[in-house]
Amino acid sequence: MHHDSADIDTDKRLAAEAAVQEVASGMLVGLGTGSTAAHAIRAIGRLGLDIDAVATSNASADLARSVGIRVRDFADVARVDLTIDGADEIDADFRAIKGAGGAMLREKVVACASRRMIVIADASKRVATIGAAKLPVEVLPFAAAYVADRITGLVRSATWRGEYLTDNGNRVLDCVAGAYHDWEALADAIACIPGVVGHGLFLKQVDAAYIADRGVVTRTERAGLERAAASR
Ligand SMILES: O=C(CO)[C@H](O)[C@H](O)COP(=O)(O)O
Repeated sequence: MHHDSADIDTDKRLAAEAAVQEVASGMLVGLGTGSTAAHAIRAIGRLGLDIDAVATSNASADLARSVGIRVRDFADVARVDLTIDGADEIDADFRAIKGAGGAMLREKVVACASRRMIVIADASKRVATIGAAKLPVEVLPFAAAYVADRITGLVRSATWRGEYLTDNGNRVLDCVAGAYHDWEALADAIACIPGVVGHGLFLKQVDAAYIADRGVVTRTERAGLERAAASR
């Protein structure tokens, strides 16, 4: 059956609306970045709860404030209760690739600071094994040529995202890893190149996923629990 972009956007919204049911008054909530996370931010705004939030991008901070959410400066925050964010790919072992929107470094920091991190997505993001999506690496501009040369030995391809700069003022190398056998080793090898400030491999941070497939949202937990959370 034909599944067009309007249906995909509906699925993004349904996954977001199911996940925000976990938000409760008094929480400090981490807000993700991208079109799916934007649905969650608008849905949290509609809940009208008494919460504080931190944002993973300037765009998400602006959107959150525009829907009435109190946004704190993450520089003053050490721990977050719950973060809800999108992903470019997620597999059955809760490994994810993030960063098509360029926010992967702040997303990683906020995810690591969070007691619980939920990925929300339409079913096109669910994959048997990660690696086909662009794996973005955030690079200190000073180290651009050096990092590109080192990364080339680790991945199939690495292409600069044009003149694009992240919210942190850094450049992005979009890499293709392909079917990799040891993601932990790749993540470590990328992270320890001097001049790399972040990358979009999220191997341990995701606790749960809400995935919407043609109107049906399924929640899966890293612990293995699964149930249908909502339906259209
Ligand atoms: O990691 C991200 C931004 O850095 C996004 O969460 C990811 O790219 C998914 O975006 P979308 O919900 O628009 O498909």
